[in-house]
Amino acid sequence: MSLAFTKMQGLGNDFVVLDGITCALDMTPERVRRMADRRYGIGCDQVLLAEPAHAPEADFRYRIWNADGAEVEHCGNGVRCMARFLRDQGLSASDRMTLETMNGLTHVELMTDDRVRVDMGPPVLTPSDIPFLATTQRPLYSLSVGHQQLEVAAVSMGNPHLVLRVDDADTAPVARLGPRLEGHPDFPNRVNAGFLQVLGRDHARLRVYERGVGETLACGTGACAAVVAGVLNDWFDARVTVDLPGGRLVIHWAGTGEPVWMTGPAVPVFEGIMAAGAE
Ligand SMILES: N[C@@H](CCC[C@H](N)C(=O)O)C(=O)O
Repeated sequence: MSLAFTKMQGLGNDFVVLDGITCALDMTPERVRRMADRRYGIGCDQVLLAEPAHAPEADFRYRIWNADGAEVEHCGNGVRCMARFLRDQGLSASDRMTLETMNGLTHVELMTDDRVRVDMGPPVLTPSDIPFLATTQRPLYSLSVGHQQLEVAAVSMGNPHLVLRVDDADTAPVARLGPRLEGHPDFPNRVNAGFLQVLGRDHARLRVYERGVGETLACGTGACAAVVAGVLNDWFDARVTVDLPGGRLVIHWAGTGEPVWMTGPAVPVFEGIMAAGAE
């Protein structure tokens, strides 16, 4: 059976977006890997699927798979693209939606340009809930990686992140350390690893080695986690412009108990049909 899809991107973090509302779709890890493959498939960092909501407060359910085929909890750039997809496809007539992810509700507002503003909810900092193997919660933890001791922050935005402050994002050892951090045994569910350069109290640069993908051009939950880490460590004020290789996000976090706000673009690229047999 052939399969209609929309290719979208948020700051170059790219997605195959599927409508599982008008037609139920059965996703398997193998199917996701085929779609995500940049030579044999469509190519993307994540596959996103819209489904009918389970929770009465939600308008839609939104599911996410990394390119390696694993289903994950959240995707910041993806949630903006999903909201735009739902409106562009006529599945929602509203500029405001509540989307249900694997472990919570996300409130989204489509703005008058390509941008989308998202209430990402409060960050999770309790180590066991990230999950991260530390006994007490701290703004920075010492992590052994080979012969190195790294000072990292650990934050969940629904999905697990660590944040390592670096002097220069351009020369940060993302390719060398990224895979070792992603699979670090102190993060039992693996982790997304952010390399954060602080430019000032309201400005940062960030590169992210994403769990299940590798380095991407941008990571929305990674930018939220980096700003949370920076506020907790008094590197940042509440509102921070985060420059990622693929472009800019504005993140706002007023502190403990408050939600993290993320504003950035969501852009459709093309629509297509995956041929029968290929999907
Ligand atoms: N690109 C995303 C994050 C996608 C999921 C992540 N790789 C994970 O495994 O948690 C974003 O924009 O947040």
